Amino acid sequence: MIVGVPKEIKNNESRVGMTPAGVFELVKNNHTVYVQSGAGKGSGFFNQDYQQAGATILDTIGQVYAMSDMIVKVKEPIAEEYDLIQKGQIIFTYFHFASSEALTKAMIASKSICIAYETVEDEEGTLPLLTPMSEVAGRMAIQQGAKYLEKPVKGRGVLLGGVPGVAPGRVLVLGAGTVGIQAAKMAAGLGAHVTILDINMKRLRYVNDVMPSHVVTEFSSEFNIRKHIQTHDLIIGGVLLKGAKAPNLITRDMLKEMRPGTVIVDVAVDQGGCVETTKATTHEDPIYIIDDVVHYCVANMPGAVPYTSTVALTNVTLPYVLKLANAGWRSACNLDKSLAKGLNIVDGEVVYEEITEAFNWESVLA
Ligand SMILES: NC(=O)C1=CN([C@@H]2O[C@H](COP(=O)(O)OP(=O)(O)OC[C@H]3O[C@@H](n4cnc5c(N)ncnc54)[C@H](O)[C@@H]3O)[C@@H](O)[C@H]2O)C=CC1
Ligand SMILES: CC(=O)C(=O)O
Ligand SMILES: [Mg+2]
Repeated sequence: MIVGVPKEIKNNESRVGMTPAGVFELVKNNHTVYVQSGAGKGSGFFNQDYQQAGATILDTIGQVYAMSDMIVKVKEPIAEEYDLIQKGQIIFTYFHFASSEALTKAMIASKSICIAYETVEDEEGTLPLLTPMSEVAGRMAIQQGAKYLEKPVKGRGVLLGGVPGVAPGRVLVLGAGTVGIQAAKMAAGLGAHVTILDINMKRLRYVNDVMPSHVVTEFSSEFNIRKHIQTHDLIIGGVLLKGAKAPNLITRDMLKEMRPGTVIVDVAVDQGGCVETTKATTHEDPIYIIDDVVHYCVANMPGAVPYTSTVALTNVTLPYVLKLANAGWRSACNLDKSLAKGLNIVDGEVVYEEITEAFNWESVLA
């Protein structure tokens, strides 16, 4: 198979879909790999590294799309890429369709095979291709939150760890999944008081077992959320309903109940966000303020730490890339049920129900 790796063109996205180590494995399996010139530079991988691993470097993104059977990337295609995608071409990347009707319609029109990293699901129900980036984003959420709590950027002026004689800051984490647990761990490490909410008691039991006593678990309910937003300095949105639009756990009216300078880091923005006032931002312009509440809603947080993120991502995607290249998408998905869960749009048809539900479209699924 011919596999193409374009350069990411989303704002400040410096990750790349494949490392030279990935190229080496594909070439060893008799595949051809085209890498766009400079695609890996932001992650510390240069054209020469890819060439030594066996790739051919192409000058333009147009050439990579035109010459490849499968495109392996990181973020969803953005508008400039829509027309480059070909009928029958496999696009293996994060899509987060439920948060963008425009992207969904464009991929339907392209008649390509869209396999979404974020819905590949193993037998235990976990999401192996989302997990490493959620680990990165969960940890980063506290770094970013701590920064935006500073007064010069309109935060409350609270130091998360406190100092002797002054109580530490308070962090409210919505969702005790991968993002939530990593965020809680980082915040606890800084000495902050942490409250973490989930509707899944198994997750709360686990957190309760492994976290120190200044991380407190509570069941997620509107009542508890309304209570806690009044007394917490930093709120992390880390909920997920697989493939679906995130639930709005914090509604617009609730912002008035928060203290001025409270910071919300809505990591769940890529699935539409769990805060009614969330709208996606970029690393270039990451925050906005509504009712004195600072909103940080960057949809590609791991893109800011590409040295860590590219390797973490490609560690988990490569086995699936190899399966797709070796067997073709139909056989690979027949043989591997986890990979089959990644199929979102196939030849113009949405095959993942939560996407049609997100837009109130009539389901095309049997
Ligand atoms: N902005 C960014 O750059 C990034 C965003 N993400 C996003 O972060 C979100 C979370 O991802 P993961 O932690 O991997 O998901 P996960 O599936 O590991 O955890 C989600 C948790 O939310 C809980 N949940 C569901 N409904 C809830 C409710 N009403 N109240 C409280 N908890 C609830 C679930 O029980 C689960 O424990 C996803 O939307 C993911 O795409 C992940 C990486 C990067
Ligand atoms: C998961 C995701 O959207 C990201 O890593 O950017
Ligand atoms: Mg994202």
